[in-house]
Amino acid sequence: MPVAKVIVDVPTMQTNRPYDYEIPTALAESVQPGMRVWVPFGHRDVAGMVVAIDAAPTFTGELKSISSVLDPAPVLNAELLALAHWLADTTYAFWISCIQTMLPTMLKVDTDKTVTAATPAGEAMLTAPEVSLTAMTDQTELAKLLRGVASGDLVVHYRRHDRAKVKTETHAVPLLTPAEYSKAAAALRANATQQRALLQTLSDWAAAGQQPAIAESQLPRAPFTAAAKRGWVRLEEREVYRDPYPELRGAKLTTPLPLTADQQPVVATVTAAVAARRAETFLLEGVTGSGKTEVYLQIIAQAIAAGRTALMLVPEIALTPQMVHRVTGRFGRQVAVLHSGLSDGEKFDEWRRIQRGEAKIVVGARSAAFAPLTNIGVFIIDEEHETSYKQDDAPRYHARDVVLHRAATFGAPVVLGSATPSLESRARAEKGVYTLLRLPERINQQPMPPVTIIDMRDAMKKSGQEDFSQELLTALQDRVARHEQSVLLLNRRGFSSFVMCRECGYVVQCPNCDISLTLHMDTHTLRCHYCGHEEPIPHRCPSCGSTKIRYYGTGTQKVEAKLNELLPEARVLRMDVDTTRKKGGHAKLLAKFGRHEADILLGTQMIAKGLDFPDVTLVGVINADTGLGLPDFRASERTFQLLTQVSGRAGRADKPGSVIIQTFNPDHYAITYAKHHDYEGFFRREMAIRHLGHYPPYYFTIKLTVSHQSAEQAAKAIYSLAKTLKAGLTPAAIVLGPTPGAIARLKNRYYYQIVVKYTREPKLAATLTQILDSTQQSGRQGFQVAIDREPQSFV
Ligand SMILES: Nc1ncnc2c1ncn2[C@@H]1O[C@H](COP(=O)(O)OP(=O)(O)OP(=O)(O)O)[C@@H](O)[C@H]1O
Ligand SMILES: [Zn+2]
Ligand SMILES: [Zn+2]
Repeated sequence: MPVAKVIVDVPTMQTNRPYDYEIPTALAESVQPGMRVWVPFGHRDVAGMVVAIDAAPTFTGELKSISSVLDPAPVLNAELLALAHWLADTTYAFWISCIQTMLPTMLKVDTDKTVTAATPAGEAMLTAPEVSLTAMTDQTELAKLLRGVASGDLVVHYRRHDRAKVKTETHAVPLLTPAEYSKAAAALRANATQQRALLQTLSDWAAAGQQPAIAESQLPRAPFTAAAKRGWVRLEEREVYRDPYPELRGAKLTTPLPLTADQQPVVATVTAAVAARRAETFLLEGVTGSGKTEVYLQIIAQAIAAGRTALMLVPEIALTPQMVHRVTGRFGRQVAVLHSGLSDGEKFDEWRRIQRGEAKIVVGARSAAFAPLTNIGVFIIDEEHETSYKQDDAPRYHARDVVLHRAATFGAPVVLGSATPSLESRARAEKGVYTLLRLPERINQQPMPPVTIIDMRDAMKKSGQEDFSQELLTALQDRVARHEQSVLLLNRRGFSSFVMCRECGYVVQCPNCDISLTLHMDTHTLRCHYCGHEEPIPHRCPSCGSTKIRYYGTGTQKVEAKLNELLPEARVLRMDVDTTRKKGGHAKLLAKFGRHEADILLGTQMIAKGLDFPDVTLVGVINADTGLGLPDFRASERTFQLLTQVSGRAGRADKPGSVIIQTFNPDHYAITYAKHHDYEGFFRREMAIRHLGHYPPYYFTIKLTVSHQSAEQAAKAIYSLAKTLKAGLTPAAIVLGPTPGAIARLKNRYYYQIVVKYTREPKLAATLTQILDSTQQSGRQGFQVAIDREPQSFV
């Protein structure tokens, strides 16, 4: 007797495996792996995913039977089912959580809990025969109902609630011939003008073989309903897709540009790997403005021409509308776009267009790595160094790893592109694991824009201004006068989270870890998140003795106001979380800037990458340092990347550009290498530092976090966990901590963490699984354990 192996939607460690279910005879033909089902589990019904059909059960007890099937066809194919399993194993996440991450939100099944009366006392408690517990917002009312359940006067029911909603339109299908329509019209009463008009329309449609949507016919719906009753027309509900970019419909497609001598071999090399079905990973290191995007587009075009599909990831795409437009502008409706800015309905429809093979190219943010494309010929990850490719919550996956895994399955090359590759990727290229391809020059032989570093320690004294040096102000004024545009970056990374001396640029560091200490305002202390070292906030700078040591930061609004005061003639566009909250707000601001309706685009990190505006000739960085002070070994890398990316916005077309960077640390290597646009130099210097500090890419890292409502319980648990962990590791592994989490208390839970640095640990995976298993037992006592491989943030 064949059985279905089902992963149930109960995310706990004990249930993190397939359960055997009998397939009812009536459903024997229809149940397939990759379908969502509704199954009895414990005392209720839950949703689940069929991961396999086996010939016989492994479970020896009495089998329960599948209650119903939720999908007419599998929503996950074999490749994606296997991917979910792999993902669960490598991220230490629940299988069901991985499956859900891969599906659009609309395919999530909710359970509605309702109650009905079991006794007359129960009846008295209810306002209707069946009352929803799930939808109950009134806390006292809910408490009353729960008491009724406890006393046995009310019974709980679990009902499924599938969110998947397909949008439809009503189409009119003419059923008669034009001759028959004239006959029907002749038989009408003389005053039936509306019906006569409708018959004429139907007759025209019949003659032209059209079955249009009623909504598009501009006619009222009522006469159609009447006509359908008389057998003149059939009304048919047809599925339509919600189109997230209607404005792109019908636009003329762009044509490929003739490739430059640098671009041509890059396209040829990758295309050869596509043709050979070779899962080779290429690192495309191309300076800003070197034409990487055109390279991607032409590689994709060749993969499509060869009958295959293409998957392209971009960082938080909602933030890079220019990129979406460049891809959809070249390939039109063959492209499906997936990102967090779309509504659930739009996402669902784009996902279905991919699944049905109607969209052959996918552009999307992180989770698009799971797009249900088949026959993928090439994978592209743009700005591969971006941290948004790593998911912070379970499953804690990196989109790059997912892509590399899928590429191996499909036998397809991967292109990782960036002007500032992550150290990890660049180091792999060094070792020959990845193939390095380079675009060392800008298009049209434009030079990289010259960068001037302004030492704010002096500038502040001179101008008495903390945000603007005289040089930057003059340069801005100059652009306004010349009708050229400027981009101004206000670095918000690490905003106010560390202490810096405004006299000498000194940042308080941990005596043990060479990492800046983090400011904790609740306890008025500075703390090291690696080793736990703690000290009071200094009143005097330990380096120069100045009293101007304080936490550091500045807000976009404040800078905007200052700018309006100092340069009243300049039109300023502010771009930050506040001004881009509305859907499409980001794209609108950029379009405005593109139309020259502003002289200065002032913004946070979101303006640093991807923008390609020909009239931008000045880039200013107000505060280069904030990110440098962060207690993170990647602080220098991130700062270098940000400065290089933002500098790259200047002088991309025929007008030469220049860059002004204000800093309190003019001699810091992250700043000096950025000044010289010297990625390779930075890479070598930073690698040496990582080597000394035993940090990635020389070491792997993993972070374990324990939380509990009681600080004492959480602390106890982390120490016992540390013991288990150390027992499973070789002496070569470096265990940092336990230490309190960066935000030691969050939503009334206390967090403690351990970071492990290691190179080769054969027993690590087994030890971690054991830790997860054992904490699951204590799960009832309110513990939560999170395992994060290669965390992007240590705070
Ligand atoms: N072969 C080509 N011929 C002419 N112009 C080109 C060519 N390739 C690219 N360009 C143009 O050069 C400009 C810069 O290219 P693109 O934006 O692709 O660079 P990029 O390397 O992706 O830059 P960044 O990393 O800074 O985003 C664009 O305006 C693009 O249209
Ligand atoms: Zn420390
Ligand atoms: Zn000082």
